Amino acid sequence: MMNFTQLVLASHNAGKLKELQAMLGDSVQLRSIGEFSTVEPEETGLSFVENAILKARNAARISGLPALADDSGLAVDFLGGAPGIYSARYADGQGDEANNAKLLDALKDVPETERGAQFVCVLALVRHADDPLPILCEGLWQGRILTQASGEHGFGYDPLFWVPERDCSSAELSPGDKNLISHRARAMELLRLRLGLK
Ligand SMILES: O=P(O)(O)OP(=O)(O)OP(=O)(O)OC[C@H]1O[C@@H](n2cnc3c(O)ncnc32)[C@H](O)[C@@H]1O
Ligand SMILES: [Mg+2]
Repeated sequence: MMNFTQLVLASHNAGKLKELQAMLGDSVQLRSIGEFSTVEPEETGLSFVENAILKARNAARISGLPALADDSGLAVDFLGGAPGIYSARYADGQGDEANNAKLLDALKDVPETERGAQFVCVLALVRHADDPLPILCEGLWQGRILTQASGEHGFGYDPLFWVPERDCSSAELSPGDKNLISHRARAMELLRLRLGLK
């Protein structure tokens, strides 16, 4: 078992920080990499795993603290898994709203039965920048892409992601409810087990 009271979160995404800190509770203090640097590393990996490790190593190097990274995204069946690892940059870096508009357009006229999608989350934890044995945990969340945005909570593609078990979009879930069932919650559950956290 490893003991961490402080971790740096290798993410510039405020939505992730909020969700992950809420899931971890008081046992671990997550510090944002934004406290140490405003420069975002280039995500050059070809997989969620590679990008998560790359971000974690970079944050550990900059902060001198053990680092947790989250690489996540939305894989849409009809698009062969796109935008996938490119989810944040789907509309060439123009942000969440542009990403959502581009996705709706790509699925224009696609019937409900072919609009299946998964949110994917990989968490990587490194004890230090050159850690030869990163801890990796993944979580998937199955849903469908709606034909229009709905809901105000969350971030990213949440307004377009229909959650079958709750019959609403993931942006219509309260933050607490999303944190019980999301891809990130599933990955975090595995990480807690690995770390021996209650
Ligand atoms: O790399 P960092 O700094 O952590 O922040 P980022 O936003 O660039 O994060 P990613 O590279 O992992 O890209 C993930 C994208 O996938 C989407 N995404 C991931 N998890 C999501 C969630 O829980 N709800 C909605 N969209 C999500 C969202 O658009 C994110 O920007
Ligand atoms: Mg990113």
